[in-house]
Amino acid sequence: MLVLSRLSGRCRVWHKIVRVVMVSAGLAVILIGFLSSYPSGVRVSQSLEKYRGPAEPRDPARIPWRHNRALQFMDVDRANSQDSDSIRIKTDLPQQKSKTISDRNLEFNGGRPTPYAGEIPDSIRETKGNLNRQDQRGADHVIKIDTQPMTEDYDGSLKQEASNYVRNLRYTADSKNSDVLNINKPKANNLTRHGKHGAHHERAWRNSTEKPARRLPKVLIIGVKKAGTRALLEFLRAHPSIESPGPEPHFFDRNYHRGLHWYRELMPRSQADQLTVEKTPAYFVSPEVPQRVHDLDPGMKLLLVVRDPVTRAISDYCQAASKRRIQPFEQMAVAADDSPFTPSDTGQVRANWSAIRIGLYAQHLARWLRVFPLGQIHVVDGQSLIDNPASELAQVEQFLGIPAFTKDSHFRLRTFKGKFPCLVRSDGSVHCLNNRSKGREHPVVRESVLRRLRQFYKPHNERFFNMIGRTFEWKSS
Ligand SMILES: Nc1ncnc2c1ncn2[C@@H]1O[C@H](COP(=O)(O)OS(=O)(=O)O)[C@@H](OP(=O)(O)O)[C@H]1O
Repeated sequence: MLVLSRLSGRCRVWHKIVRVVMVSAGLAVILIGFLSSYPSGVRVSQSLEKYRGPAEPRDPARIPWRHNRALQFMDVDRANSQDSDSIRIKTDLPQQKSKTISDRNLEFNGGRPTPYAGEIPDSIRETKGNLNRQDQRGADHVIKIDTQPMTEDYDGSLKQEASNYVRNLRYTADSKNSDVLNINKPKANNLTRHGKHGAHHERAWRNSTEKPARRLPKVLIIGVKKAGTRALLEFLRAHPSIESPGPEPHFFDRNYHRGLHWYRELMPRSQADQLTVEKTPAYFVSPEVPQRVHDLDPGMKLLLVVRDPVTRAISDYCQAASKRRIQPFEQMAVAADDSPFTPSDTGQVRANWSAIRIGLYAQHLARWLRVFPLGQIHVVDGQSLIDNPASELAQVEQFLGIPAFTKDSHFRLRTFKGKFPCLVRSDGSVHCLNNRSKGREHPVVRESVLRRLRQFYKPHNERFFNMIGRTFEWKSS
Protein backbone atom coordinates (compact mmCIF):
# COMPACT_ATOMS: atom_id res chain seq x y z
CA MET A 1 0.00 0.00 0.00
CA LEU A 2 2.80 2.36 1.04
CA VAL A 3 4.71 1.67 -2.23
CA LEU A 4 1.55 2.25 -4.31
CA SER A 5 0.70 5.59 -2.66
CA ARG A 6 4.33 6.85 -3.15
CA LEU A 7 4.22 5.80 -6.79
CA SER A 8 0.90 7.63 -7.42
CA GLY A 9 2.29 10.79 -5.67
CA ARG A 10 5.32 10.79 -8.06
CA CYS A 11 2.98 10.29 -11.05
CA ARG A 12 1.02 13.44 -10.10
CA VAL A 13 4.27 15.46 -9.97
CA TRP A 14 5.40 14.08 -13.35
CA HIS A 15 1.98 14.73 -14.78
CA LYS A 16 2.19 18.37 -13.72
CA ILE A 17 5.71 18.78 -15.18
CA VAL A 18 4.64 17.28 -18.51
CA ARG A 19 1.60 19.62 -18.67
CA VAL A 20 3.70 22.73 -18.01
CA VAL A 21 6.26 21.69 -20.66
CA MET A 22 3.53 21.04 -23.26
CA VAL A 23 1.75 24.33 -22.65
CA SER A 24 5.04 26.27 -22.87
CA ALA A 25 5.98 24.48 -26.11
CA GLY A 26 2.56 25.29 -27.58
CA LEU A 27 2.91 28.97 -26.70
CA ALA A 28 6.40 29.07 -28.19
CA VAL A 29 5.17 27.53 -31.47
CA ILE A 30 2.34 30.10 -31.70
CA LEU A 31 4.73 32.97 -30.98
CA ILE A 32 7.30 31.83 -33.56
CA GLY A 33 4.56 31.34 -36.12
CA PHE A 34 3.23 34.84 -35.52
CA LEU A 35 6.65 36.49 -35.71
CA SER A 36 7.67 34.71 -38.88
CA SER A 37 4.42 35.60 -40.66
CA TYR A 38 4.70 39.29 -39.81
CA PRO A 39 6.08 41.28 -42.76
CA SER A 40 9.59 42.30 -41.88
CA GLY A 41 10.43 45.96 -42.05
CA VAL A 42 6.86 47.14 -42.51
CA ARG A 43 6.23 50.33 -40.65
CA VAL A 44 2.59 51.19 -40.86
CA SER A 45 1.27 53.67 -38.37
CA GLN A 46 -1.92 53.05 -36.45
CA SER A 47 -3.69 55.80 -38.35
CA LEU A 48 -2.86 54.23 -41.66
CA GLU A 49 -3.70 50.79 -40.42
CA LYS A 50 -7.34 51.61 -40.05
CA TYR A 51 -7.61 52.26 -43.77
CA ARG A 52 -6.44 48.80 -44.60
CA GLY A 53 -9.02 46.45 -45.86
CA PRO A 54 -9.15 42.79 -45.00
CA ALA A 55 -5.97 40.87 -45.78
CA GLU A 56 -5.51 40.37 -49.48
CA PRO A 57 -5.58 36.76 -50.64
CA ARG A 58 -2.09 35.70 -51.59
CA ASP A 59 -1.42 35.56 -55.26
CA PRO A 60 1.48 33.23 -56.04
CA ALA A 61 2.17 35.15 -59.23
CA ARG A 62 3.08 38.18 -57.20
CA ILE A 63 5.96 38.93 -54.90
CA PRO A 64 5.05 37.31 -51.57
CA TRP A 65 3.26 39.60 -49.17
CA ARG A 66 5.96 39.30 -46.54
CA HIS A 67 8.45 40.87 -48.96
CA ASN A 68 6.25 43.82 -49.63
CA ARG A 69 7.31 47.04 -48.06
CA ALA A 70 3.76 48.10 -48.41
CA LEU A 71 2.82 51.49 -47.17
CA GLN A 72 -0.39 53.14 -48.03
CA PHE A 73 0.00 56.81 -48.42
CA MET A 74 -2.64 59.27 -47.58
CA ASP A 75 -1.46 62.58 -48.82
CA VAL A 76 -1.42 62.43 -52.53
CA ASP A 77 -2.47 65.71 -53.99
CA ARG A 78 -5.91 64.40 -54.74
CA ALA A 79 -7.21 67.62 -56.19
CA ASN A 80 -4.70 67.20 -58.95
CA SER A 81 -6.00 63.85 -59.89
CA GLN A 82 -9.45 64.98 -60.85
CA ASP A 83 -8.82 66.72 -64.06
CA SER A 84 -5.51 65.56 -65.25
CA ASP A 85 -4.21 62.08 -65.33
CA SER A 86 -1.10 62.72 -63.34
CA ILE A 87 -0.55 62.89 -59.65
CA ARG A 88 2.49 64.37 -58.02
CA ILE A 89 4.00 62.64 -55.07
CA LYS A 90 7.16 63.08 -53.08
CA THR A 91 9.25 60.06 -52.19
CA ASP A 92 11.45 59.70 -49.18
CA LEU A 93 13.64 56.94 -50.46
CA PRO A 94 17.27 57.23 -49.33
CA GLN A 95 19.60 57.98 -52.21
CA GLN A 96 21.67 54.83 -51.81
CA LYS A 97 18.53 52.75 -52.08
CA SER A 98 17.46 54.54 -55.19
CA LYS A 99 15.76 52.37 -57.73
CA THR A 100 13.61 52.74 -60.71
CA ILE A 101 9.99 52.36 -59.83
CA SER A 102 7.93 51.03 -62.63
CA ASP A 103 4.51 49.60 -63.01
CA ARG A 104 6.06 46.24 -62.20
CA ASN A 105 6.44 47.10 -58.56
CA LEU A 106 3.92 49.88 -58.14
CA GLU A 107 0.42 48.64 -58.17
CA PHE A 108 -2.99 49.85 -57.30
CA ASN A 109 -4.60 48.27 -54.38
CA GLY A 110 -7.63 47.11 -56.30
CA GLY A 111 -10.68 45.68 -54.71
CA ARG A 112 -10.04 46.73 -51.15
CA PRO A 113 -12.59 48.76 -49.30
CA THR A 114 -11.59 52.40 -49.38
CA PRO A 115 -12.48 54.95 -46.76
CA TYR A 116 -14.87 56.79 -49.00
CA ALA A 117 -15.97 54.94 -52.02
CA GLY A 118 -16.39 51.31 -51.17
CA GLU A 119 -15.62 48.97 -54.00
CA ILE A 120 -13.38 50.03 -56.83
CA PRO A 121 -15.18 49.67 -60.14
CA ASP A 122 -13.97 46.78 -62.27
CA SER A 123 -13.15 49.11 -65.09
CA ILE A 124 -10.26 50.70 -63.24
CA ARG A 125 -9.20 47.82 -61.07
CA GLU A 126 -6.37 46.86 -63.36
CA THR A 127 -5.03 50.34 -63.94
CA LYS A 128 -1.32 50.62 -63.40
CA GLY A 129 0.66 53.48 -62.00
CA ASN A 130 3.99 54.53 -63.32
CA LEU A 131 6.71 56.76 -62.02
CA ASN A 132 8.27 58.42 -64.98
CA ARG A 133 11.68 59.25 -63.59
CA GLN A 134 14.59 57.55 -61.93
CA ASP A 135 13.93 57.67 -58.24
CA GLN A 136 15.96 60.07 -56.12
CA ARG A 137 15.58 61.15 -52.57
CA GLY A 138 12.98 63.87 -52.37
CA ALA A 139 12.31 63.78 -56.07
CA ASP A 140 9.03 65.14 -57.26
CA HIS A 141 7.50 62.26 -59.13
CA VAL A 142 4.61 62.09 -61.42
CA ILE A 143 2.54 58.95 -61.44
CA LYS A 144 0.78 58.57 -64.72
CA ILE A 145 -2.59 57.00 -64.45
CA ASP A 146 -4.68 55.86 -67.30
CA THR A 147 -7.88 57.75 -66.62
CA GLN A 148 -9.66 56.58 -69.73
CA PRO A 149 -11.85 54.05 -67.96
CA MET A 150 -12.62 56.65 -65.33
CA THR A 151 -14.26 59.09 -67.65
CA GLU A 152 -17.27 56.90 -68.29
CA ASP A 153 -19.40 58.57 -65.70
CA TYR A 154 -20.02 62.26 -65.39
CA ASP A 155 -17.80 64.31 -63.15
CA GLY A 156 -17.65 63.39 -59.56
CA SER A 157 -18.43 59.83 -58.76
CA LEU A 158 -15.99 57.79 -60.80
CA LYS A 159 -13.26 60.37 -60.59
CA GLN A 160 -13.70 60.42 -56.86
CA GLU A 161 -13.33 56.70 -56.74
CA ALA A 162 -10.27 57.00 -58.88
CA SER A 163 -8.64 59.35 -56.45
CA ASN A 164 -9.53 57.14 -53.52
CA TYR A 165 -7.99 54.36 -55.46
CA VAL A 166 -4.81 56.30 -55.71
CA ARG A 167 -4.86 56.87 -51.96
CA ASN A 168 -4.42 53.17 -51.61
CA LEU A 169 -1.53 52.84 -53.97
CA ARG A 170 1.05 50.38 -52.69
CA TYR A 171 4.68 50.28 -53.34
CA THR A 172 6.11 46.81 -53.50
CA ALA A 173 9.83 46.65 -52.94
CA ASP A 174 11.54 43.85 -54.84
CA SER A 175 14.28 43.28 -52.31
CA LYS A 176 13.93 42.03 -48.77
CA ASN A 177 16.46 44.50 -47.46
CA SER A 178 15.31 47.72 -49.00
CA ASP A 179 13.89 50.47 -46.88
CA VAL A 180 10.29 51.30 -46.40
CA LEU A 181 9.22 53.76 -49.03
CA ASN A 182 7.40 56.65 -47.46
CA ILE A 183 5.31 58.53 -49.90
CA ASN A 184 4.05 61.81 -48.60
CA LYS A 185 2.45 64.89 -49.97
CA PRO A 186 5.10 67.34 -51.11
CA LYS A 187 5.81 70.14 -48.70
CA ALA A 188 3.82 73.21 -49.56
CA ASN A 189 6.76 75.32 -50.65
CA ASN A 190 7.86 72.69 -53.13
CA LEU A 191 4.42 72.15 -54.44
CA THR A 192 4.01 72.60 -58.11
CA ARG A 193 0.43 72.29 -59.07
CA HIS A 194 -1.28 71.57 -62.29
CA GLY A 195 -4.30 73.68 -62.86
CA LYS A 196 -2.97 76.74 -61.09
CA HIS A 197 -1.62 79.72 -62.90
CA GLY A 198 1.84 78.61 -61.92
CA ALA A 199 4.30 81.03 -60.38
CA HIS A 200 1.71 83.29 -58.83
CA HIS A 201 0.16 80.45 -56.93
CA GLU A 202 3.44 78.95 -55.77
CA ARG A 203 4.41 82.36 -54.42
CA ALA A 204 1.33 82.34 -52.24
CA TRP A 205 2.50 79.11 -50.65
CA ARG A 206 6.14 80.11 -50.36
CA ASN A 207 5.55 83.46 -48.68
CA SER A 208 3.43 81.99 -45.99
CA THR A 209 5.05 80.84 -42.78
CA GLU A 210 1.98 78.98 -41.59
CA LYS A 211 1.63 75.27 -41.99
CA PRO A 212 -0.92 74.27 -44.60
CA ALA A 213 -3.86 72.38 -43.13
CA ARG A 214 -7.06 70.79 -44.31
CA ARG A 215 -9.77 73.35 -43.76
CA LEU A 216 -13.50 73.12 -44.08
CA PRO A 217 -14.99 75.04 -47.00
CA LYS A 218 -15.90 78.68 -46.63
CA VAL A 219 -17.57 78.68 -50.01
CA LEU A 220 -19.99 76.21 -51.60
CA ILE A 221 -21.07 75.95 -55.21
CA ILE A 222 -24.55 74.69 -54.40
CA GLY A 223 -25.90 74.27 -57.93
CA VAL A 224 -27.61 74.26 -60.25
CA LYS A 225 -26.89 70.86 -61.73
CA LYS A 226 -25.98 71.09 -65.46
CA ALA A 227 -25.73 74.87 -65.36
CA GLY A 228 -21.91 75.10 -65.52
CA THR A 229 -20.89 74.29 -61.95
CA ARG A 230 -17.84 72.28 -63.02
CA ALA A 231 -16.61 75.07 -65.28
CA LEU A 232 -17.01 77.55 -62.44
CA LEU A 233 -15.02 75.39 -60.04
CA GLU A 234 -12.28 74.69 -62.56
CA PHE A 235 -11.88 78.35 -63.39
CA LEU A 236 -12.03 79.40 -59.76
CA ARG A 237 -9.47 76.93 -58.50
CA ALA A 238 -6.91 78.49 -60.81
CA HIS A 239 -7.00 81.45 -58.43
CA PRO A 240 -4.09 81.53 -55.94
CA SER A 241 -6.46 82.19 -53.04
CA ILE A 242 -8.63 79.17 -53.77
CA GLU A 243 -8.22 75.51 -52.97
CA SER A 244 -10.80 72.86 -53.70
CA PRO A 245 -11.36 69.14 -53.79
CA GLY A 246 -12.04 67.97 -57.33
CA PRO A 247 -14.87 65.49 -56.70
CA GLU A 248 -18.28 66.36 -55.34
CA PRO A 249 -18.25 65.52 -51.60
CA HIS A 250 -22.07 65.36 -51.23
CA PHE A 251 -21.47 65.94 -47.54
CA PHE A 252 -24.55 67.93 -46.60
CA ASP A 253 -26.91 65.60 -48.44
CA ARG A 254 -25.92 61.96 -48.64
CA ASN A 255 -22.75 61.82 -46.53
CA TYR A 256 -23.81 63.92 -43.56
CA HIS A 257 -23.78 60.91 -41.25
CA ARG A 258 -20.05 60.46 -41.88
CA GLY A 259 -19.26 63.50 -39.81
CA LEU A 260 -17.05 66.53 -40.07
CA HIS A 261 -13.81 64.63 -39.75
CA TRP A 262 -14.65 62.73 -42.91
CA TYR A 263 -15.57 65.95 -44.67
CA ARG A 264 -12.40 67.75 -43.62
CA GLU A 265 -10.25 64.84 -44.77
CA LEU A 266 -11.61 65.33 -48.28
CA MET A 267 -10.33 68.88 -48.38
CA PRO A 268 -6.94 69.76 -49.82
CA ARG A 269 -4.40 71.51 -47.62
CA SER A 270 -4.57 75.26 -47.69
CA GLN A 271 -3.14 78.31 -45.98
CA ALA A 272 -5.19 80.29 -43.50
CA ASP A 273 -5.66 83.13 -45.97
CA GLN A 274 -6.93 80.85 -48.71
CA LEU A 275 -10.53 79.81 -49.23
CA THR A 276 -11.59 76.22 -49.68
CA VAL A 277 -14.44 75.79 -52.14
CA GLU A 278 -16.39 72.64 -52.87
CA LYS A 279 -19.14 72.02 -55.37
CA THR A 280 -22.07 69.67 -55.03
CA PRO A 281 -24.96 70.78 -57.25
CA ALA A 282 -27.39 68.47 -55.46
CA TYR A 283 -27.24 70.77 -52.43
CA PHE A 284 -29.48 73.34 -54.11
CA VAL A 285 -32.45 70.99 -54.35
CA SER A 286 -32.02 68.97 -51.16
CA PRO A 287 -34.43 70.31 -48.51
CA GLU A 288 -32.30 69.44 -45.48
CA VAL A 289 -29.12 71.04 -46.78
CA PRO A 290 -29.56 74.81 -46.13
CA GLN A 291 -30.03 74.33 -42.39
CA ARG A 292 -27.13 71.89 -42.17
CA VAL A 293 -24.84 74.32 -43.96
CA HIS A 294 -25.96 77.10 -41.66
CA ASP A 295 -25.36 74.92 -38.61
CA LEU A 296 -21.78 74.40 -39.73
CA ASP A 297 -21.04 77.96 -40.75
CA PRO A 298 -23.65 80.74 -40.77
CA GLY A 299 -21.14 82.86 -42.72
CA MET A 300 -20.79 80.33 -45.57
CA LYS A 301 -20.69 82.01 -48.99
CA LEU A 302 -22.85 80.34 -51.59
CA LEU A 303 -22.43 80.33 -55.36
CA LEU A 304 -25.36 79.42 -57.57
CA VAL A 305 -24.87 78.98 -61.32
CA VAL A 306 -28.09 79.24 -63.30
CA ARG A 307 -29.03 78.43 -66.86
CA ASP A 308 -32.27 78.59 -68.85
CA PRO A 309 -34.24 75.83 -67.09
CA VAL A 310 -35.49 74.41 -70.39
CA THR A 311 -31.96 73.91 -71.77
CA ARG A 312 -30.87 72.72 -68.34
CA ALA A 313 -33.61 70.05 -68.40
CA ILE A 314 -32.45 68.86 -71.82
CA SER A 315 -28.86 68.74 -70.59
CA ASP A 316 -29.95 66.75 -67.54
CA TYR A 317 -31.87 64.38 -69.83
CA CYS A 318 -28.74 63.88 -71.98
CA GLN A 319 -26.78 62.87 -68.91
CA ALA A 320 -29.43 60.36 -67.86
CA ALA A 321 -29.72 59.02 -71.41
CA SER A 322 -25.96 58.53 -71.57
CA LYS A 323 -26.25 56.04 -68.71
CA ARG A 324 -29.39 54.09 -69.53
CA ARG A 325 -32.04 53.72 -72.20
CA ILE A 326 -34.86 56.15 -71.59
CA GLN A 327 -37.75 57.51 -73.60
CA PRO A 328 -37.25 60.54 -75.84
CA PHE A 329 -37.06 63.87 -74.03
CA GLU A 330 -40.41 65.07 -75.34
CA GLN A 331 -42.26 62.13 -73.82
CA MET A 332 -40.41 62.42 -70.56
CA ALA A 333 -41.10 66.14 -70.24
CA VAL A 334 -44.67 66.59 -71.38
CA ALA A 335 -47.64 64.26 -70.96
CA ALA A 336 -49.78 64.14 -74.08
CA ASP A 337 -53.44 65.15 -73.95
CA ASP A 338 -54.89 62.26 -75.85
CA SER A 339 -52.16 59.74 -76.52
CA PRO A 340 -49.12 58.95 -74.41
CA PHE A 341 -47.05 58.90 -77.60
CA THR A 342 -47.87 62.36 -78.93
CA PRO A 343 -46.73 65.04 -76.58
CA SER A 344 -48.18 68.37 -77.52
CA ASP A 345 -47.89 71.99 -76.62
CA THR A 346 -51.01 71.72 -74.48
CA GLY A 347 -50.07 68.64 -72.47
CA GLN A 348 -49.20 68.61 -68.79
CA VAL A 349 -45.55 69.23 -68.04
CA ARG A 350 -44.29 66.43 -65.87
CA ALA A 351 -43.18 68.62 -63.00
CA ASN A 352 -42.32 65.62 -60.89
CA TRP A 353 -39.62 64.47 -63.24
CA SER A 354 -36.37 65.57 -61.60
CA ALA A 355 -35.04 67.14 -64.81
CA ILE A 356 -38.04 69.49 -64.77
CA ARG A 357 -38.28 69.93 -61.00
CA ILE A 358 -34.67 71.07 -60.57
CA GLY A 359 -35.46 74.02 -62.88
CA LEU A 360 -38.00 75.46 -60.42
CA TYR A 361 -35.30 77.77 -59.12
CA ALA A 362 -37.59 80.00 -57.04
CA GLN A 363 -38.91 77.04 -55.08
CA HIS A 364 -35.46 75.80 -54.16
CA LEU A 365 -34.01 79.23 -53.51
CA ALA A 366 -36.86 80.03 -51.11
CA ARG A 367 -35.58 77.31 -48.79
CA TRP A 368 -32.09 78.80 -48.78
CA LEU A 369 -33.42 82.29 -48.16
CA ARG A 370 -35.21 81.06 -45.05
CA VAL A 371 -31.76 80.42 -43.60
CA PHE A 372 -29.26 82.66 -45.41
CA PRO A 373 -29.53 86.33 -46.39
CA LEU A 374 -29.50 87.02 -50.13
CA GLY A 375 -26.20 88.88 -49.64
CA GLN A 376 -24.50 85.55 -48.97
CA ILE A 377 -25.65 84.03 -52.24
CA HIS A 378 -24.03 85.05 -55.51
CA VAL A 379 -25.81 84.05 -58.70
CA VAL A 380 -23.56 83.23 -61.66
CA ASP A 381 -24.92 83.45 -65.19
CA GLY A 382 -24.10 80.08 -66.75
CA GLN A 383 -24.36 81.46 -70.30
CA SER A 384 -22.03 84.34 -69.50
CA LEU A 385 -19.60 81.85 -67.96
CA ILE A 386 -19.33 80.39 -71.47
CA ASP A 387 -19.31 83.66 -73.45
CA ASN A 388 -17.34 85.87 -71.09
CA PRO A 389 -15.74 83.78 -68.36
CA ALA A 390 -13.20 86.38 -67.17
CA SER A 391 -15.89 88.94 -66.43
CA GLU A 392 -18.08 86.37 -64.65
CA LEU A 393 -15.08 85.24 -62.58
CA ALA A 394 -14.24 88.86 -61.71
CA GLN A 395 -17.69 89.20 -60.14
CA VAL A 396 -17.18 86.01 -58.18
CA GLU A 397 -13.77 87.22 -56.95
CA GLN A 398 -15.37 90.44 -55.78
CA PHE A 399 -18.15 88.58 -53.97
CA LEU A 400 -15.63 86.31 -52.24
CA GLY A 401 -13.40 89.24 -51.31
CA ILE A 402 -10.29 87.74 -52.92
CA PRO A 403 -7.80 89.70 -55.05
CA ALA A 404 -8.74 90.27 -58.68
CA PHE A 405 -6.80 87.66 -60.60
CA THR A 406 -8.64 86.16 -63.55
CA LYS A 407 -7.98 87.79 -66.92
CA ASP A 408 -9.23 87.29 -70.46
CA SER A 409 -5.83 85.83 -71.31
CA HIS A 410 -6.54 82.90 -68.96
CA PHE A 411 -9.14 81.57 -71.38
CA ARG A 412 -9.30 80.35 -74.90
CA LEU A 413 -12.87 80.85 -76.01
CA ARG A 414 -14.88 78.48 -78.22
CA THR A 415 -12.10 75.88 -78.03
CA PHE A 416 -13.89 72.94 -76.45
CA LYS A 417 -16.33 71.42 -78.97
CA GLY A 418 -16.21 74.74 -80.81
CA LYS A 419 -18.41 76.30 -78.13
CA PHE A 420 -16.88 76.36 -74.69
CA PRO A 421 -13.90 78.15 -73.18
CA CYS A 422 -10.86 76.27 -71.92
CA LEU A 423 -8.38 77.39 -69.29
CA VAL A 424 -4.88 78.39 -70.36
CA ARG A 425 -2.28 77.36 -67.80
CA SER A 426 0.91 79.21 -67.00
CA ASP A 427 2.94 76.74 -69.04
CA GLY A 428 0.72 77.48 -72.03
CA SER A 429 -1.12 74.16 -71.89
CA VAL A 430 -4.84 74.31 -72.40
CA HIS A 431 -7.21 72.63 -69.97
CA CYS A 432 -10.70 71.82 -71.16
CA LEU A 433 -13.48 70.07 -69.28
CA ASN A 434 -14.26 66.37 -69.53
CA ASN A 435 -14.82 65.54 -73.15
CA ARG A 436 -17.48 62.89 -72.58
CA SER A 437 -19.56 64.43 -69.84
CA LYS A 438 -19.62 68.08 -70.93
CA GLY A 439 -21.05 69.60 -74.05
CA ARG A 440 -23.06 66.53 -75.02
CA GLU A 441 -25.09 66.89 -78.15
CA HIS A 442 -28.67 67.82 -77.24
CA PRO A 443 -31.57 66.13 -79.03
CA VAL A 444 -33.75 68.16 -81.36
CA VAL A 445 -36.92 69.07 -79.45
CA ARG A 446 -40.01 70.24 -81.32
CA GLU A 447 -40.75 73.93 -81.04
CA SER A 448 -44.25 73.20 -79.68
CA VAL A 449 -42.78 71.24 -76.76
CA LEU A 450 -40.17 73.91 -76.09
CA ARG A 451 -42.93 76.53 -76.06
CA ARG A 452 -44.95 74.45 -73.62
CA LEU A 453 -41.96 74.16 -71.30
CA ARG A 454 -41.20 77.86 -71.50
CA GLN A 455 -44.83 78.66 -70.59
CA PHE A 456 -44.55 76.31 -67.67
CA TYR A 457 -41.36 77.89 -66.34
CA LYS A 458 -42.40 81.51 -67.00
CA PRO A 459 -44.08 82.28 -63.63
CA HIS A 460 -41.39 80.38 -61.75
CA ASN A 461 -38.64 82.30 -63.52
CA GLU A 462 -40.32 85.61 -62.79
CA ARG A 463 -40.60 84.72 -59.14
CA PHE A 464 -36.94 83.78 -59.15
CA PHE A 465 -35.94 87.06 -60.82
CA ASN A 466 -37.91 88.99 -58.18
CA MET A 467 -36.20 87.11 -55.41
CA ILE A 468 -32.69 87.85 -56.64
CA GLY A 469 -33.43 91.32 -58.06
CA ARG A 470 -32.00 90.44 -61.46
CA THR A 471 -33.29 89.04 -64.75
CA PHE A 472 -31.88 86.67 -67.34
CA GLU A 473 -32.61 86.45 -71.03
CA TRP A 474 -34.37 83.13 -70.96
CA LYS A 475 -37.07 82.96 -73.57
CA SER A 476 -40.48 82.79 -71.99
CA SER A 477 -42.65 82.01 -75.02
N1 LIG B 1 -16.07 75.77 -70.28
C1 LIG B 1 -17.01 74.84 -70.36
N2 LIG B 1 -16.75 73.64 -70.89
C2 LIG B 1 -17.71 72.71 -70.97
N3 LIG B 1 -18.98 72.88 -70.56
C3 LIG B 1 -19.29 74.08 -70.04
C4 LIG B 1 -18.34 75.09 -69.91
N4 LIG B 1 -18.94 76.15 -69.37
C5 LIG B 1 -20.19 75.82 -69.15
N5 LIG B 1 -20.42 74.58 -69.55
C6 LIG B 1 -21.71 73.92 -69.46
O1 LIG B 1 -21.68 73.13 -68.28
C7 LIG B 1 -22.72 72.19 -68.45
C8 LIG B 1 -22.58 71.11 -67.42
O2 LIG B 1 -22.91 71.71 -66.18
P1 LIG B 1 -22.33 71.22 -64.81
O3 LIG B 1 -20.84 71.26 -64.84
O4 LIG B 1 -22.98 72.02 -63.76
O5 LIG B 1 -22.82 69.72 -64.78
S1 LIG B 1 -22.85 68.75 -63.51
O6 LIG B 1 -24.05 69.11 -62.74
O7 LIG B 1 -21.63 68.91 -62.76
O8 LIG B 1 -22.99 67.42 -64.11
C9 LIG B 1 -22.57 71.73 -69.88
O9 LIG B 1 -23.82 71.33 -70.32
P2 LIG B 1 -24.04 70.46 -71.64
O10 LIG B 1 -23.54 71.32 -72.78
O11 LIG B 1 -25.48 70.22 -71.71
O12 LIG B 1 -23.22 69.21 -71.47
C10 LIG B 1 -22.07 72.99 -70.59
O13 LIG B 1 -23.10 73.61 -71.31
